[in-house]
Amino acid sequence: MSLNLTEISLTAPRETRALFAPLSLSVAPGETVCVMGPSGIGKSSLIALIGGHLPRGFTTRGTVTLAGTDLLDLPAEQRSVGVLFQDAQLFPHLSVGDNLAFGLRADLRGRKARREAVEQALEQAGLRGFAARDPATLSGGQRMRVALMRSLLAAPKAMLIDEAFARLDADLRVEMRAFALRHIAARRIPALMVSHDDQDAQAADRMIRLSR
Ligand SMILES: Nc1ncnc2c1ncn2[C@@H]1O[C@H](COP(=O)(O)OP(=O)(O)OP(=O)(O)O)[C@@H](O)[C@H]1O
Repeated sequence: MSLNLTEISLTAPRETRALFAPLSLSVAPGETVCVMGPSGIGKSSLIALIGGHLPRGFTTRGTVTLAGTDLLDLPAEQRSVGVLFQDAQLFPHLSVGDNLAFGLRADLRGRKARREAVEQALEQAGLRGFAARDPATLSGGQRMRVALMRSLLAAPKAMLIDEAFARLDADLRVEMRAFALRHIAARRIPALMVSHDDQDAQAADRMIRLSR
């Protein structure tokens, strides 16, 4: 299940020139490719295009396929793409367990199976016993681990990470990046990770740089 970008070109609203030179890229199952490039080149816009949340007014060329399906024609919720942003956004009115349950893939039926999947995710996040906790009582790293596990519980076919680790302090950053890359590789899904950080690029399997 590869993620394939073919001749992708993006033009911002009211602009005439494309943000970056046409991009073709194939990301293999379990592979994480770090996407770098100067500020404003269009890294977040590329992630938004693939995730299905590109703002109105952008012009797009090229194709994106995931496991053979053409993504750009599908609404975001049908793309099976998980996204991790900088602000690990958990629903503040739901407990940690309910946040995770919200992510569960729709075809997992039965209360017991769903509860077990949530328990397993908590265990994998190193947060056993945290199900009833209010997200506001978690540390930043704990929140991010829950957010990543919530994305993964939906059984995404690809993962997109947009500067998710940028604001973390150095130790936590190393830990969170390793945690995310390990889970992506274990699930054999392709991932794109936008970053300005050379260490992120080194930790990834490969790096590409967007340019004009
Ligand atoms: N909603 C929007 N409406 C109009 N222009 C936008 C919008 N979002 C982004 N842009 C423009 O698109 C261009 C690319 O922005 P984008 O955020 O993708 O760059 P980036 O490479 O991720 O930058 P950075 O590294 O600073 O986060 C910028 O010129 C930006 O002003």
